[in-house]
Amino acid sequence: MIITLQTLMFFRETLLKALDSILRPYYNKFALTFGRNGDVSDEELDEQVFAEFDEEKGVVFYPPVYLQRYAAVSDCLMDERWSGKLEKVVDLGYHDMSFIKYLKEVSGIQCILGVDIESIPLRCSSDLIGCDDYGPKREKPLQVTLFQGNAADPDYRLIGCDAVVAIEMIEHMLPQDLDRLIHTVVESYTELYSEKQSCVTILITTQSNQKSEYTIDTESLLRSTATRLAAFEQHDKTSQCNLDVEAGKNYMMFDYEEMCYDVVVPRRKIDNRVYMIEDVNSRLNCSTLQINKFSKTSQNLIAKNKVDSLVHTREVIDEIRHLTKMLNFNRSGINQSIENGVHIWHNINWGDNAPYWNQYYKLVREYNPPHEFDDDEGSVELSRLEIPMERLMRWDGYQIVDNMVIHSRLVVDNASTLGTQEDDWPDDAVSEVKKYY
Ligand SMILES: C[S@@+](CC[C@H](N)C(=O)[O-])C[C@H]1O[C@@H](n2cnc3c(N)ncnc32)[C@H](O)[C@@H]1O
Ligand SMILES: [Mg+2]
Repeated sequence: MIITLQTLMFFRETLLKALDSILRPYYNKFALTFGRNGDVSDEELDEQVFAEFDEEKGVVFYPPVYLQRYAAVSDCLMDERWSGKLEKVVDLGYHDMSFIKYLKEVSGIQCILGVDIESIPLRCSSDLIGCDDYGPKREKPLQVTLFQGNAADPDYRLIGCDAVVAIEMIEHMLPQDLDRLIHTVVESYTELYSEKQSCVTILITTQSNQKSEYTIDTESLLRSTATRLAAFEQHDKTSQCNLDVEAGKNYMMFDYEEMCYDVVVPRRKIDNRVYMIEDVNSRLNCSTLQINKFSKTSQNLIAKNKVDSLVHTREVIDEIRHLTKMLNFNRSGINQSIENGVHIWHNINWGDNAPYWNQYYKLVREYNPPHEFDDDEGSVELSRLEIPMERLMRWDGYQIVDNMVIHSRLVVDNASTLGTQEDDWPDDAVSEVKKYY
């Protein structure tokens, strides 16, 4: 039984790796295809990005929609103008770390900070972290820190990051949280007004759910475009920023890079392609699954008929639009501002007039994936994975004797002391023997 469990545990890691290796080429191909030049022809794209109708499954997307979304976001982060310069990156609503897995591969990143309000995904992600031990080593050290908290609360540990990513999170937030989120991200985390803003990127994706019936209307989907808060002029902090709000766009990309238009414009079709698919997908599922997509708070409100899911999404998007406008027109003293008598920085722990930033998030996990200078026993080439048998056996409570893999219940029960006792097993501790080859 224990052998089966442990074998399963081991193979679960292997399985995750295998899955990753299946998906990664997709992802890499996608990221490369959507390269920086934007010169990919429509035909080429059509070959690689398409949807099929399956009698049983309905519309099936290739590559999977979430990978397309990740690729679009990663590609922005890998833009050559700030490639290698983004060192501290935040992933808001990181869920099960599925995007962080890819984020780790973006060159130059030294610090990844994840924030999620839910605790269940945090537990899953803690499991995922272990996979790194057997992966290729990084050239440079990386620190991954996972927090639990409401991304709307401004925690000082996230101040001064170079990029903020929030994939499919904002539609799960209530408008009042979203209000604070935008302030937190723009005013605090990305230090918009600091010298560093030249490479600050904020990437927010969401879906629009504007229509409830299923029709593929490419034209109108292409017309539906993102709300994008455009560039601040980097050195002239008093000048009016360019605000480019395009009504109806479901993909929001906030990009503070000076003269960022050309980042976004050539990508528009690609972005729309990505989000068009998401849009169709979500419309398909709208009636049945929509409610499940919202956070618990929203779900409760929806259950009590206080919030309609579609109206809620629209409100969220309107709110973002309004806030981005406000941020630009009222850039001074915004932190202390009181709108309609409500204190913006009201916080459950601090009450009204809460400090602008503080330690709001609970630290869940800190983690450093192995890198080249680690004094570690395993060695890895990109195309090959090497785990010393001796190490593997020690970790899993197995031992090799004369080409036999031996497992002992006693050793498993004392797993924490294996490192020192493995050579001193009494003979009768060897309760089970397995020959694998
Ligand atoms: C649909 S998942 C997105 C997962 C991930 N970003 C991705 O695209 O793969 C939304 C996540 O946002 C989180 N979330 C919702 N509201 C949040 C908030 N106010 N602060 C932080 N995380 C939040 C949820 O717990 C959930 O894990
Ligand atoms: Mg969603």
